[in-house]
Amino acid sequence: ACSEQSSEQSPDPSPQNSAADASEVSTFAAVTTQRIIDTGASDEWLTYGGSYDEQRHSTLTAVNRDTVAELGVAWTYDLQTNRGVESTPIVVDGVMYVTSAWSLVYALDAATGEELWVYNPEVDKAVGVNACCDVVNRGVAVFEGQVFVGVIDGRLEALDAKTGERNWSVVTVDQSKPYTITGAPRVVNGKVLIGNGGAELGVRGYLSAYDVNNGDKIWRFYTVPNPNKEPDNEISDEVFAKLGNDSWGDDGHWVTDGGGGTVWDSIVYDEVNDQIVFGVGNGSPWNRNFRDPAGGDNLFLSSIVAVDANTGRYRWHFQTTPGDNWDYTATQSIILADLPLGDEGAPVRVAMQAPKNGFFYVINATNGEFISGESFGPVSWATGLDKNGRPIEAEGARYGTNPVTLLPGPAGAHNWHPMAYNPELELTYIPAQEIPAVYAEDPRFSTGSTAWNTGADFSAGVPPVLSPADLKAARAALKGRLIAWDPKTQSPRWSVEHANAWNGGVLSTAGGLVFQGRLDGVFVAYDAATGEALWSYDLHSGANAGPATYSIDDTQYVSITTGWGSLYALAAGYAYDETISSTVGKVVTFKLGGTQSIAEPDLPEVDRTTLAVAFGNEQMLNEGLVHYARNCSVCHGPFAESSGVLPDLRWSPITANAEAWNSVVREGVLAQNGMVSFAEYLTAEETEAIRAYVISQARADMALRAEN
Ligand SMILES: O=C(O)c1cc(C(=O)O)c2c(n1)C(=O)C(=O)c1cc(C(=O)O)[nH]c1-2
Ligand SMILES: [Ca+2]
Repeated sequence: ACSEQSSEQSPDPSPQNSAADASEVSTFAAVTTQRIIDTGASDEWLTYGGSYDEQRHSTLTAVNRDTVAELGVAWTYDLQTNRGVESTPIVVDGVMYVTSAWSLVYALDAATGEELWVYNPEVDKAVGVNACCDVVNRGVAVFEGQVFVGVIDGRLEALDAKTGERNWSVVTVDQSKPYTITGAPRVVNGKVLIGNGGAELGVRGYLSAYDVNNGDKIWRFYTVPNPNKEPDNEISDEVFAKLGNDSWGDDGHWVTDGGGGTVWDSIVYDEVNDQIVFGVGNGSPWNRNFRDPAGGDNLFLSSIVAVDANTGRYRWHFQTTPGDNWDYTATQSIILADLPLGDEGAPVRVAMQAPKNGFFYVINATNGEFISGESFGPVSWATGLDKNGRPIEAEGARYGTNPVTLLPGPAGAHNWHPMAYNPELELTYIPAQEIPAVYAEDPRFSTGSTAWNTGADFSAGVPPVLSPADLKAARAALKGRLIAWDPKTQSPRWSVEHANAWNGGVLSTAGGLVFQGRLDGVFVAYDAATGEALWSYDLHSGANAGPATYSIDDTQYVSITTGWGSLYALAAGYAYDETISSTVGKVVTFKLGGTQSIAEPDLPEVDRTTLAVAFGNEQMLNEGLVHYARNCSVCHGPFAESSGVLPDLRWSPITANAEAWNSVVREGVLAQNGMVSFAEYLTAEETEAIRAYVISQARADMALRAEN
């Protein structure tokens, strides 16, 4: 689906590349490793984190503390999807490359928003059921005339940057397993780096490097041992033989379910040490008792790992959560910086991360040594870190069948929303949050017993019918904060409290500003030194993505992609007071004096009534709750409360009709929407019990509203 563009309409090819030879792959969007290093985050935004260090700190100053009040909309562009959007715009030679849900790629004129081409990888939407946290995509990489995208079904594809035509496509995963790709590829010296996701369902994680020219695999680093502890004939073999295999027992569900350790977000190139530093995800299943009864540390789950950029050979690792039990991924943003921590303030090159587990880590990037760590928010699973940075686990945190409420929960004290670092102020900006969760061992766990395969019981502590007080308490516990964190002293300099959790990624600029979108869709610019809010604008949609900034013809632009979706909108529908209908994703770009506006989304009112009569005795409702929690809640929301990304089952006419319900749930008639058959996991009786539970939730909600 490429729009036709004559070469005259192509904006600003860089001066050394005339439009005449733009047909040559290597001269249009001629990004190289050296160009990314030299450019940093300045007039362009060449790589996911702005620069290879991924500081998301732009040197542009036209938009600054004094001028930011003049910021207005320059242009908006409608994406072709209405699910979550998490893409950081990449801007090269005046062209912006963004992605939307279902891994669509768009090339736009970065000054005007004019569409140059759109690429749709034509994903079979049934794969949507494998996506733990919505069919999102965080963006592309651009290198030597090509645009690289990781597709939700596990493909890695190279597109011609000028035309959007596909040059090559490789399948990077075993598509018979529930792998997905949501993360942005990075490119270093002719190699595209890409990982994958799927650790909630059961896969074995790895990071791979592919040749930009033809998609040939160059190296692969597994993050979890081979199930038989045999060589994979990959570069990770040597480190598993030395230290990885010993950290796992010989039995347990990791052997059949892959063990997890997915590399689904952060991949950073450290040009000083010529190494790739990447973040590794949670264990699969989550619950270590099931995953590995031997009870070891399970390398490299929840670790930051550094490998040689050329060969993928292991250099060092730092494990944030040994023996992960809670979905405490260490895939969150990794930022490289020089901090004055050496003798007499000599600079030390460090890697910084605020992973899900709630501690902020400063690690020596040269050798992986722990420098310091401190909690950046309330943490109840551990009482602190020892001198090596190993967490001191709180008693009872390794939950049994008795439910225990912990902070952070699986959504993390910080999730994928990119953090930023201002090297002048030496401050890190963390999109932090508090989303407590009840953990309990799942008494019915067995491999393949559920699409999600965590070994944790999501129905634990949930009442079969939710009372208004329960709901109020659940909502009140949700908090968000933007924290300006001093990594030298491991303490906050300032922080701003948000009304809800799951706020957006951060952009820092030399104009003394920090930009962040909030869950309620308001995009705010803060004074980087004090946290004072200086400007805000309602984007009328989800504002989760990392913003970018760039300059064309002396005009500075600030751009953010918006859309309704991602993990929180799916798995925490109860966090929203009102049901919001899904909105079409957008790119919204601002400049000083911009006079455009964002069209009010014309959202249809959701009719919150059900005609279905409640049925089922207490036992049936309980059964319904258990199966709902195991199979449905991660996409349709706990307590059957939807935020509107997917249909709210309580008000769906399908729910009111037993036959229609069964045909969707067990026969898969809506597989093309991502709602595949669950016949493998649910009997007809269990399916009907879930329906009884959903209708009872609908009736309870109607009764509550009738009272008020
Ligand atoms: O373990 C994994 O493989 C995996 C993958 C992903 C993903 O690829 O989006 C997420 C998570 N885990 C996860 O734990 C999580 O909280 C999460 C949030 C999001 C999102 O895009 O909103 N993705 C993911
Ligand atoms: Ca996960």
